[in-house]
Amino acid sequence: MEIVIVKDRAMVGRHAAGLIEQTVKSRPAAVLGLATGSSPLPVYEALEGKNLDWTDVSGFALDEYVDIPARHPQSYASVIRREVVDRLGLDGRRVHVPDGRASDLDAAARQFDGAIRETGGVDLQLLGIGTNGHVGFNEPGSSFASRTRVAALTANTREANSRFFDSVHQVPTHCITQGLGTILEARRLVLVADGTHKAEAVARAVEGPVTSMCPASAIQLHPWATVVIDEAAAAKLTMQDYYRQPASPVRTETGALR
Ligand SMILES: N[C@@H]1[C@@H](O)[C@H](O)[C@@H](COP(=O)(O)O)O[C@@H]1O
Repeated sequence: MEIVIVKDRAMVGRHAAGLIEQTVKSRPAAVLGLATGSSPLPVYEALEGKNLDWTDVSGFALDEYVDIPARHPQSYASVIRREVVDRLGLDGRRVHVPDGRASDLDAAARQFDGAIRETGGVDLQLLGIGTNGHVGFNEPGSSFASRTRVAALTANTREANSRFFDSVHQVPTHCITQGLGTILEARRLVLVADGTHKAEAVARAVEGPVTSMCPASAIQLHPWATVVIDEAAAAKLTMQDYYRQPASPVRTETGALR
């Protein structure tokens, strides 16, 4: 796993946007895994400034609330349309969000999982992290083999997300989320986090034991995961000096490696 520690939230956005840029430039028909929440917003903002060709790019959102009207400003369908499709100019027909209003939610979840596979899989999955270590809406206890499914939200998550609603009572109780097994199939994972309130969750995800009680620790099992965090979110990592040294050896002018 590569850990990239940068100064602030804006730089988290710029660095992660650079990784997405590489992916889209090397594969014009790239499949991106899209995340919601506040952490990925600087990433989308930084991508807006780049002159990328989005024509053939597709996207799959991580999750959606159950029973929230698609037009509700805080439905993830609305957020993805506003922050990704409209902002960057992706083809909306290529961008998919689980259908939290489906009459058969289980079938909608299975279909979503199948649709990801049919595209050949996600090239780069952007991830945020909840303060309790959730990714997507995979709450503590989620199986690392889980697929896209209907799940309940914890009180902690509903409380954390109540800032987007008028009150905690308006936060939906259930969701459809890509499973941890689904997420781990993406070819590359990029997890972004900023702020001291994320420091504990980041430390558990990166340095803690691999355990379903911290779903984000599943990224330790992935062969190509990059964690991009600001100084504040890195504050509880014990190996900061190690992460700050170049990952590859550097050749000096005399040709020696150091
Ligand atoms: N389902 C989303 C997650 O995908 C996101 O990572 C998390 C953290 O959000 P934020 O980045 O706003 O802290 O919030 C929500 O629960």
